[in-house]
Amino acid sequence: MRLRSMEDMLTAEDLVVRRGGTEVLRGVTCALPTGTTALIGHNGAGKTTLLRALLGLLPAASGTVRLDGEKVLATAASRSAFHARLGWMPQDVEFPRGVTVAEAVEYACWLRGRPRRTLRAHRVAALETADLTELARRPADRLSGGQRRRLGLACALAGDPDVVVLDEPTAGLDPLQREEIMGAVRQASRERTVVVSTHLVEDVLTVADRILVLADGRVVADALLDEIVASGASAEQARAAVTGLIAPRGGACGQTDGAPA
Ligand SMILES: Nc1ncnc2c1ncn2[C@@H]1O[C@H](COP(=O)(O)OP(=O)(O)OP(=O)(O)O)[C@@H](O)[C@H]1O
Repeated sequence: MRLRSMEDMLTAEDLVVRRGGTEVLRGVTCALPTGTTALIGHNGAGKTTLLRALLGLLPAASGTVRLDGEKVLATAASRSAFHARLGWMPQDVEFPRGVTVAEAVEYACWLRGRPRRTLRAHRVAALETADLTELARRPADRLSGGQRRRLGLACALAGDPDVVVLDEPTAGLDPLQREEIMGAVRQASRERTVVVSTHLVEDVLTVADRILVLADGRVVADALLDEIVASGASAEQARAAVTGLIAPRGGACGQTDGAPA
């Protein structure tokens, strides 16, 4: 395991993003250190927008994104160097027809600029973390929904990126598959910055070191899980404490166990 300093972190300062003429991120400032940050909030709060803006996939009207204190989206060179340190799993994970699991992972790794001679070793490590070794030769378009998400995770982790961003990695999965994905996320986050957006309070309680809560495009809470859930709290009290952070909008907030939070 690499030893990394707590100063390694992704930060956003006063990030403003407009979509369809509306300001959907309204000056988001946050710091995402080594470990796992769970990004939660009601439907439409701006979670996906924040993740995509952090990665430079959506343009910000204003604000700055830094990794280890360096601006990462300012120039094509800094953006490309940032993307080599970044693993990303979007909400909808799709793979081209005919591409095998092993090929998809090696390709993700190659896109990250890893030397060709290292691709095999990176692939083996990522498939093992995502528990996909047995399926390495299977075409990705013949995977189940849960297996496809595990492959999305393997691609995000391939090549050992410093920052891993996962947009609802457990959406639509049954409890066993969720536990498998979250186990892999937990394992991966010991040595890097992981940001996971989720609707599931159970996911938050399983993997989060920190919780970042968005509501209507603003950060409304940013704290360590230990500061939110008292030590010795029962599972029910822990769920209630996390659920209480999410403003009840859209009728789908704060549920548990497979239902949207
Ligand atoms: N392409 C788009 N054009 C215009 N507005 C958009 C677009 N995509 C998203 N929005 C709006 O931006 C806001 C934030 O959306 P976003 O997808 O970031 O929310 P979210 O918190 O990820 O939601 P969910 O939990 O439902 O996935 C919402 O009000 C949404 O309607």
